[in-house]
Amino acid sequence: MKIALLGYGRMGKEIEKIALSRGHEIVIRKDVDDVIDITLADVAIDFSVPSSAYNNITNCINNKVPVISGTTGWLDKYNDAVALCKEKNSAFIYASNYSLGVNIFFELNKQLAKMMSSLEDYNISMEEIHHTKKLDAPSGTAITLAEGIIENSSKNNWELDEKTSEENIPIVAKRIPDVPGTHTVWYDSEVDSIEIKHTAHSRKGFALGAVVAAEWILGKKGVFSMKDVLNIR
Ligand SMILES: NC(=O)C1=CN([C@@H]2O[C@H](COP(=O)(O)OP(=O)(O)OC[C@H]3O[C@@H](n4cnc5c(N)ncnc54)[C@H](OP(=O)(O)O)[C@@H]3O)[C@@H](O)[C@H]2O)C=CC1
Ligand SMILES: O=C(O)C1=N[C@H](C(=O)O)C[C@H](O)C1
Repeated sequence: MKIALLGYGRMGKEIEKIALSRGHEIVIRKDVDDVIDITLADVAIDFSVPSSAYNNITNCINNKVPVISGTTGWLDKYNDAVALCKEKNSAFIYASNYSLGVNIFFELNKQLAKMMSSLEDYNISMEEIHHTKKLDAPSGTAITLAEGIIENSSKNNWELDEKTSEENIPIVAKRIPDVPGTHTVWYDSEVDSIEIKHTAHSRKGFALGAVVAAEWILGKKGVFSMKDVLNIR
C-alpha cells in the first residue's frame, strides 16, 4: 500500500516505522503547507496540526484518496468533512485515539457511566496528562470520554476546570515532559471512589491502530470510526 503521511512529526515518524514493518511504502511526507499530488498515494494518514488538518483531509476527499485522521483540536469542522466525504463518495475516518486499549476503555467508560447515572452521591471528574509539546487541551481522547459520559448520564457538557459541578464534567489537563497520554475518570463519594484509567506507555499503540485503520479502509466508501475497524459491539 502506498501511504501519504500528512504530518511527519512524532506520530508521522512512528507510523512510518510500523507501516514499513508491515510491508507498506511511504510515497509522501508532508510537513508544511505546500502543494502535493495526493493521488500518488493509495491512502493518506493525517497526524498534523489543528490548523492544517481540515485542508489536508479535504484535499484527500476531493481527490478520492481514503484518509485516516488522528489530528485533534480541529473538530469544529468535522461535520463539514463528513458532508464533503458523502458528497464526493470518498472514505474517511477520524478517531481521537487509534489505540486498541483506548477504544476498549471508551466502551468501559460508557458502561460505567450508565451504571453510575442513578447514583447521586458520586461526583464525576476527569484528568488527562500529556507531554508539554501538546497544542490542544483538553485532549481529543478526554473529549471523547466526556461525550461517552454525557450520552449515558444527566451531565450536559464538559469544562476545563478543577471544580465539581452539578451539570458539567470537570476535566483537568496536565502537561508533564514526555508523557505519551494518560486518562483517568473518577467517581467520588463520601464513602469510596471508583477510578478507571488508561496509560499509554509509548506512541506505538496509536501508530499501529492508524496503520491498521489505513489497511482496513482501502476499497471502502463512507465515513467510519475505530469501532468499525476494530469491530467493537
Ligand atoms: N488520534 C490519535 O491516536 C493520536 C492523535 N495525536 C494527535 O496527532 C497530532 C500530531 O501529533 P504529534 O505527531 O505528536 O505532533 P508533532 O508536532 O510532532 O507533528 C505534527 C507535524 O505536522 C507538521 N505540520 C505543520 N503544518 C502542516 C501541514 N500544513 N501539513 C502537514 N503537516 C504539517 C508539523 O511540522 P512543524 O513542526 O514544522 O510545524 C509537525 O511535524 C496532534 O493533533 C495530536 O493531538 C497524537 C497521538 C495519537
Ligand atoms: O497529542 C498527543 O500526544 C495525543 N493526542 C491525542 C489526544 O488528544 O487525545 C491522543 C493521545 O492521547 C496522544
